[in-house]
Amino acid sequence: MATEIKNITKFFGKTQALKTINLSIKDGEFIAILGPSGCGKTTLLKLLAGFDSPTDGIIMIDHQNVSEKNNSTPPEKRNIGMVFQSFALWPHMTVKDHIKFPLLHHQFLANDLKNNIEKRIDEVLNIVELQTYANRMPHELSGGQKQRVALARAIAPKPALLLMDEPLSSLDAELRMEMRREIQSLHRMTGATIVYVTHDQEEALAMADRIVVMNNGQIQQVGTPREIYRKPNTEFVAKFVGKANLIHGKWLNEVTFKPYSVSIQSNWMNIEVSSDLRAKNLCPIRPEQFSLSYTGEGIEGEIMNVQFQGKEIHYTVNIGSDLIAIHEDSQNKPFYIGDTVYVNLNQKNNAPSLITI
Ligand SMILES: Nc1ncnc2c1ncn2[C@@H]1O[C@H](COP(=O)(O)OP(=O)(O)OP(=O)(O)O)[C@@H](O)[C@H]1O
Repeated sequence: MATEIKNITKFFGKTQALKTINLSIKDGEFIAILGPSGCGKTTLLKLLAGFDSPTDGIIMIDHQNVSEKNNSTPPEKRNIGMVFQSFALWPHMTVKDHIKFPLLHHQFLANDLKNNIEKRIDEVLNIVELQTYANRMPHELSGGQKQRVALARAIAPKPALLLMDEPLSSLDAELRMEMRREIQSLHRMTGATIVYVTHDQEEALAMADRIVVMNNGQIQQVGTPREIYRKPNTEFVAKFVGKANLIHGKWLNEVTFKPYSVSIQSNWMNIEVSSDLRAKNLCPIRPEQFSLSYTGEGIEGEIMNVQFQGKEIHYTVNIGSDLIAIHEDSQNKPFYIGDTVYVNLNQKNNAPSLITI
């Protein structure tokens, strides 16, 4: 169901955690709220859940006004499900009982579910692939299985909105990848509307329909993963998502950029960036959009650091005006610290048009 966040602000004493947040979430959408520690992600999720009230503004879930100043519907009276980083399982309950509990107590349970609780439990056990674990206690489960129980409990009553707060961050890297795929398939199977809080840009890029990038209590940009990655609106988004190099120079017109480096004669053409970055005379180029050579044209620079990463080699290059990151295929000819090199936009990766959506 659709969720509307309108002009939400939140103060904790003098700290303003949220500054006029506006966001419309469509039915069935997977939204990732992405941002660094302290940017206000969890505060926003808590307001959606009803654990706290906004200082100002309103929240509508499924056309119901659930939150406004000093008047908030408590979590149990909202049509939501929640999954936390810490799993938050009940130690004395079996897997099956965890799934049964919300089916007995959720206030918005549809009649067909109310009349078919056992069938729904089986269905949900199937979705999270825990059929053979139904009678286990939490201490008899692995980390990934525990998180699947938490997911199962949240989706069982088919809530209008599923809220997830860094649900994978306490799992190891391999399990995180597996659970990412499971959450994606769970989203496809259930069609649930999901709001997923994370500070991990890869997680957000991989799973979300749209990403909301936040910094310092404000939304910086809302867009599809492709839009956010390819056309960041602000310096912050360019750096935070995909670690773009922000090259200093001058925009000669809307699509032509002249880097400051004295060693380059030609301009970079057909590049589209946001008006904010253009006004700041910055051009965002991703590490993989540059290439290195020993000869030829391009910006002259010196290799300052080299990191072998298996598939790629990560170079740090000093081009005078900027210290930039460049990722080259590790099968290419290697460069070494102290080498004088030339930096070009990577024609193979079609760099300028990569910035155009
Ligand atoms: N109960 C509280 N009392 C006072 N300040 C708070 C409270 N909760 C959050 N804050 C402050 O509000 C701001 C946003 O916090 P929030 O927990 O929403 O950030 P976050 O983006 O979720 O960070 P993290 O990723 O570290 O969890 C921070 O400056 C935080 O210190």
